[in-house]
Amino acid sequence: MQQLQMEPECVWPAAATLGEGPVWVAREQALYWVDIKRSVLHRYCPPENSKGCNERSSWQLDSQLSAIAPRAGGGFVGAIRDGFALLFPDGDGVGIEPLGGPESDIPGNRFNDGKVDAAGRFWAGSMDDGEEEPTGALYRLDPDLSWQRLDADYVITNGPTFSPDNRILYHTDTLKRTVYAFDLETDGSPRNKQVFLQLPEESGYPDGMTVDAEGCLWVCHWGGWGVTRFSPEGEAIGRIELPVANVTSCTFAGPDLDTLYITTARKGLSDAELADQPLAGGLFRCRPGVRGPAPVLFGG
Ligand SMILES: O=C1O[C@H](CO)[C@H](O)[C@H]1O
Repeated sequence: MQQLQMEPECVWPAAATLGEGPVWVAREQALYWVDIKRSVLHRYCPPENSKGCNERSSWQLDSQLSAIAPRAGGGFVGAIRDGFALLFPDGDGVGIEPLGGPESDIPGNRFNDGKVDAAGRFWAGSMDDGEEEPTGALYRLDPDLSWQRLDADYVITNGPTFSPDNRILYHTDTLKRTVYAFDLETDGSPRNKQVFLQLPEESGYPDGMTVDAEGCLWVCHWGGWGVTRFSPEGEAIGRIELPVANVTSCTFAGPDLDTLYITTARKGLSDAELADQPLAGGLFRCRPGVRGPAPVLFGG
């Protein structure tokens, strides 16, 4: 398997408890990401930013936020603890308008990762926050702000992500170490759920993921110290090693979409492990020699 990068650069040693949800917002030339457990929204403007914005900004939120996506017309949609929400600038802060709490009837649950597909629909999964019970589900929020529950029986949902032609939906149950692939119908119906990857115990747990413009899947490994690139046929063909164990999510970003940004976490590490991993919870980036597909706005 090809080693893709000597070592990614840590561009923000943020010491996030649970760094997640990186998303490139082209209209701002900025990368947003979250610290789920601290309810913080981060914004990173890379040095090559053409907009001259501040390099790093953070907002402490009133709600637990696990994923966001820029919305056509401005603002964001997001996954907060028990459902979907609209987010919008509110003075110097962030306003949050809940849209519906499909998980509010499952007290131990929270939402986790989420992404927009090429049709402008926002998909997000819920999970048992105690990481034991299969009470998690996969939801889709449509541009008319209606949502549907489309798959269930997950312990820890992760991803989702989509093939560049939007015909395959990939979605993960981290605790089962399983990445599923669905045929995605043009109406947004996932069909024909198959096991795409079943990862071995020694590779840690599959966490967040993204695809590149060649249709390869980039899977972050919780407890696995890196990111693995898989071919559309499911063959491991590349690897990026990181100096931290808990690698949570990634996305292609930057003016040319050729930079892979990677989030990580301090959660679950002992004091001794944290001492050995001073950059745990940091935001990393590298250029693995391939681009990501053009990001799509919610409702776009
Ligand atoms: O949000 C998350 O929580 C678990 C880790 O505790 C999961 O792997 C990660 O995506």
